[in-house]
Amino acid sequence: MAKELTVGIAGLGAIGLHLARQLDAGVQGLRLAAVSARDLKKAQANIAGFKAPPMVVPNAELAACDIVVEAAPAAAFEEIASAAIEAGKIFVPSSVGALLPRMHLVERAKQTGARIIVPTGALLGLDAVRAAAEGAVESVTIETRKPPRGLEGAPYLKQHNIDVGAITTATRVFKGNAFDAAQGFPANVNVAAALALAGIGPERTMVEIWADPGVTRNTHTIRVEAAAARLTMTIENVPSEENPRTGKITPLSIVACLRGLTSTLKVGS
Ligand SMILES: NC(=O)C1=CN([C@@H]2O[C@H](COP(=O)(O)OP(=O)(O)OC[C@H]3O[C@@H](n4cnc5c(N)ncnc54)[C@H](O)[C@@H]3O)[C@@H](O)[C@H]2O)C=CC1
Ligand SMILES: O=C([O-])CC(=O)C(=O)O
Repeated sequence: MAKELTVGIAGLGAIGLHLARQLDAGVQGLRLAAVSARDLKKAQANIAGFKAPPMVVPNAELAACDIVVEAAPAAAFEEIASAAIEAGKIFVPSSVGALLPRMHLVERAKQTGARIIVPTGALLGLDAVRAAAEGAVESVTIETRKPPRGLEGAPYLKQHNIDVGAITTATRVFKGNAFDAAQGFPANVNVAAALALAGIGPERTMVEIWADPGVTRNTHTIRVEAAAARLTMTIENVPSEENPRTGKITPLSIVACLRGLTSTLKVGS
């Protein structure tokens, strides 16, 4: 029988707390061993009712676990990622946009034996994108539409004096590549970063971001034109109560990703 893997989660917000609860409820082959948080007291309260409460530790100490899931704000990414990668562990990022300007971490992982496994997260179809990218790909685009409040606080909006609160009709607030999208919207378009890593990279992956009062869901449409196939796929994510920027499917996608690390039967590439 495969060995049980221990899991550490950094951040207990919309993603981390849901993931922690699911792991505590039981996922075969995985055991939630540790969590970290900004507010340690709140974290203790959050896990108090767990069947098997994990340890609450500083970010760097999560690296004692076999798998470290980062579910914290992008600003904490480097600290969490570096510790896990230096320790040669499996690192599962949520703040994928923060990985794009830190590809040296991937090089470092090659030396330490760590693995970086990017979950599909709030997106869909990365299996097909990866397959297409084994052959020739002409273009990859993503169009993201969110209710305006799902974009609030993005540095790009501040820099360009865009007040999404005042938007009353669907408005394109960004057009550019995935690298720039991730810098300008670090808490809003991690999906674009994941798509870029699955396909043709952050410079060639093109992104449009719309503030759309007409949608209630975070809606992502990806289009791929490749030698082997043409793909058009849309996902409409229900925003989570805790953080409207984050689709409810995200922690579920991470559970599915973690299950794939230990399960005998794994579906999808
Ligand atoms: N890959 C994907 O498809 C998606 C990625 N995300 C990204 O995942 C990350 C987490 O998202 P949410 O759970 O919605 O955020 P959230 O804001 O609901 O939760 C983040 C948690 O981290 C805690 N935290 C703050 N500073 C910390 C620190 N220094 N160390 C440890 N914990 C700290 C906060 O107190 C909070 O509980 C964000 O960067 C978000 O942009 C969100 C949705 C989809
Ligand atoms: O990509 C992100 O950061 C979050 C997102 O759009 C979603 O959850 O639908």
